[in-house]
Amino acid sequence: MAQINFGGTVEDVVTREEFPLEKARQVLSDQTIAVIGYGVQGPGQALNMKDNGLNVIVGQRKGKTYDKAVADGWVPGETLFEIEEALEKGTIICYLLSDAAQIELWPTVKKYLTAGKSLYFSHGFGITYKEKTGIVPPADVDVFLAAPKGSGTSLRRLFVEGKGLNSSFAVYQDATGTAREKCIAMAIGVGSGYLFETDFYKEVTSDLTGERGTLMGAIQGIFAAQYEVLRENGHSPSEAFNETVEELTQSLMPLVAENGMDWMYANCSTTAQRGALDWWKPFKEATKPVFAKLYDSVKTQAEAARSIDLNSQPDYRPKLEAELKDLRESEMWQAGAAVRSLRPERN
Ligand SMILES: NC(=O)C1=CN([C@@H]2O[C@H](COP(=O)(O)OP(=O)(O)OC[C@H]3O[C@@H](n4cnc5c(N)ncnc54)[C@H](O)[C@@H]3O)[C@@H](O)[C@H]2O)C=CC1
Ligand SMILES: CC(=O)[C@](C)(O)C(=O)O
Ligand SMILES: [Mg+2]
Ligand SMILES: [Mg+2]
Repeated sequence: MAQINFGGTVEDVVTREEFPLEKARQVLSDQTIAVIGYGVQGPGQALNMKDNGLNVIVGQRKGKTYDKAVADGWVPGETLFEIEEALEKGTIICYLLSDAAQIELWPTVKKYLTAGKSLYFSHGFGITYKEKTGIVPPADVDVFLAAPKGSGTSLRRLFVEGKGLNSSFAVYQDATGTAREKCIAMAIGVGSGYLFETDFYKEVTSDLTGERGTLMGAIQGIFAAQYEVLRENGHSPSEAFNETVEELTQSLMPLVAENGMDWMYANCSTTAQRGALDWWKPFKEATKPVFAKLYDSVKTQAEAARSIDLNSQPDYRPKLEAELKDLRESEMWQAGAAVRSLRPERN
C-alpha cells in the first residue's frame, strides 16, 4: 500500500496505480456480482462495474426502479432478475437496499449465503448495529464493505467523466482467506479514486456524523440562519440567496475543491479575507458543542435507533416526502429555483 502523509499522520492507502483495474478484473474473474437494490448506490455501482468489464447482474423487485434498470440497459432474464433469483446466481452479494430495507430482507438473503460466497455492503450500519438489525452473517462467508464517499449519482457521473470518488474499505469477516483482495477489487471496480481502510464501526460512525453534520444537516442549518438574518434586515430573496448559497456553490466551493481553503480565500478580496479569518473562529466555537452532541448521539446508537424506528413505519415514505417538499417550498429554496433558472447555461 502507498504511504501518504495526511497533514502529519502517515496512512496506508490503496491507489489505482498499485491496484489497477486489470488486477481487479483478474481477482473477480470467476465471480458473479449480484447488485441487490437499484436505488441510488445500486445503479452507480452496477453500471460502473459493468463498464469496468466485471460480471454483474442486478436483483430488483418489480416496479419503477426495475423499469429504470431496464432503461439503463439491464436485460430481464440475462442481467436483471427478481431479488431471489439474483441472490441465488450471485457469488458476491452487494447488499444495496436502504439500510432499513436490509433488515426486512435479511432472512431471505441469509438463505442464499452458502459457504464461500461473499456479502458486500456500502455502509457499516447493518453489521455494527446487529442487535437492532438482526444481520448476522454465517461464519463461512466473506463479509466486507466498500463505501463510496458520496452519492451514487455522483459516483456514476464522475466515472463517466473519467474521475472517481474516494471510498473507504473494510473487511469484517474473512472466511476464505481472499476477502481482502476481493474487497479492494470491488472498491476499484465500482469506480473509486483512492481507497482508505477503516472498520465497520468507524465507517458508520463517521458517515452518520458527516451526513448529519457539515455534509447535509449543518450546511442547511447555517444557510437557513444566514438567509433569515438577511431577510429580517430587509434584503431581497435573490440577494439573500445569492449571498448565502449560489456564490458558494458556483464560485467559491469549486476553488476550495481545487486547492484548499486558503486558495479560495486568496482569490477573494483582502476585505473578505480579513472578515473570514476573524469570523471562522466564533462560528467554530458556536457549533462545536452541537457537533459533540451529534457525535454522542451517533455513538450511543440513538441515531441508528431513530433511523430504524422511523423507517420501519408504514407511512414513513409519504412523511419523508412531505418534509422534503417543505424544504423545497421554503422561501430560500424557491428563491434558489428561480436563481438556478437564470443561470446563463440553462438558457
Ligand atoms: N445514497 C447513497 O448515495 C449512499 C448510500 N450508501 C449506502 O448504500 C446502501 C444503499 O443505499 P441507497 O442506494 O441510498 O438505497 P435506496 O434507499 O436508494 O434503496 C435501494 C433499493 O432498495 C429497494 N427497496 C427498498 N425497500 C425494499 C424492500 N422492503 N424490499 C425490497 N427492496 C426494497 C428499492 O427499490 C431501491 O431499489 C445503504 O447501505 C446506504 O447507507 C452509501 C453511500 C452513499
Ligand atoms: C452520500 C453519502 O455518502 C451519505 C450522505 O452518507 C448517504 O447517502 O448516506
Ligand atoms: Mg457517506
Ligand atoms: Mg450515509
